[in-house]
Amino acid sequence: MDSEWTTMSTSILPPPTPVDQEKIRQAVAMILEAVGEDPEREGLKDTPDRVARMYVEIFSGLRQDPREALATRFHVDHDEVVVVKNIPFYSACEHHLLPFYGVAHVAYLPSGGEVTGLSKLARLVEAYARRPQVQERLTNQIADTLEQELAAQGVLIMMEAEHLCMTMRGIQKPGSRTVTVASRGIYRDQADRRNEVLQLMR
Ligand SMILES: Nc1nc2c(ncn2[C@@H]2O[C@H](COP(=O)(O)OP(=O)(O)OP(=O)(O)O)[C@@H](O)[C@H]2O)c(=O)[nH]1
Ligand SMILES: [Zn+2]
Repeated sequence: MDSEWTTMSTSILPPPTPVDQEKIRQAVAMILEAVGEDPEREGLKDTPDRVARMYVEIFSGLRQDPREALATRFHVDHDEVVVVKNIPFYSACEHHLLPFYGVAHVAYLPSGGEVTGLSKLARLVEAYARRPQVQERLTNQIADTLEQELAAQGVLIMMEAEHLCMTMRGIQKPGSRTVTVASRGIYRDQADRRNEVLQLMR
């Protein structure tokens, strides 16, 4: 594990092995049995395989290096903030493996006019969201990678999400939204600059 690219004990680098779909199939059949279902019945017999393929998809970020999302860079005469708002994302809470989903607002202040493609900011969000996550870490990982890869003068990330583990089970508070913010550089150090960007995000 490369510690420079580790935030809160999780590596951003891809694991060396592919997803073990056979293991997932066996585990899902066992869960179905354990809750008193018949994994062989017509409606369920293909479910372990479907779930295995689904996990490959929703955890595909584990097999990506998020830095690659920002490989496209070019120069434009622009020395003000760039904000992409309302990027939808879907992630999975690492405590319950239930979805949390919402929108990300991504802002950065380019350094020396070096920018990346707008779609690449959404790709960066995807690469970190499609993993078992907590919202705080997700927000911080996006901020750190953007700051480091683009040598941005400032980065501000805001994420708003609904956590199904809080709405469909447990405390059951539908409509509750969790908002997390991560700021770097100038947006961490200068409150007035941060507030300008927060205004743009609202
Ligand atoms: N900080 C943070 N907490 C989260 C996130 N997703 C889920 N959680 C919380 O993780 C906690 C896990 O608490 P535990 O007491 O270990 O698990 P639990 O008994 O299922 O908890 P309840 O959800 O309260 O029933 C819960 O409070 C969840 O709301 C997240 O992204 N960030
Ligand atoms: Zn949860």
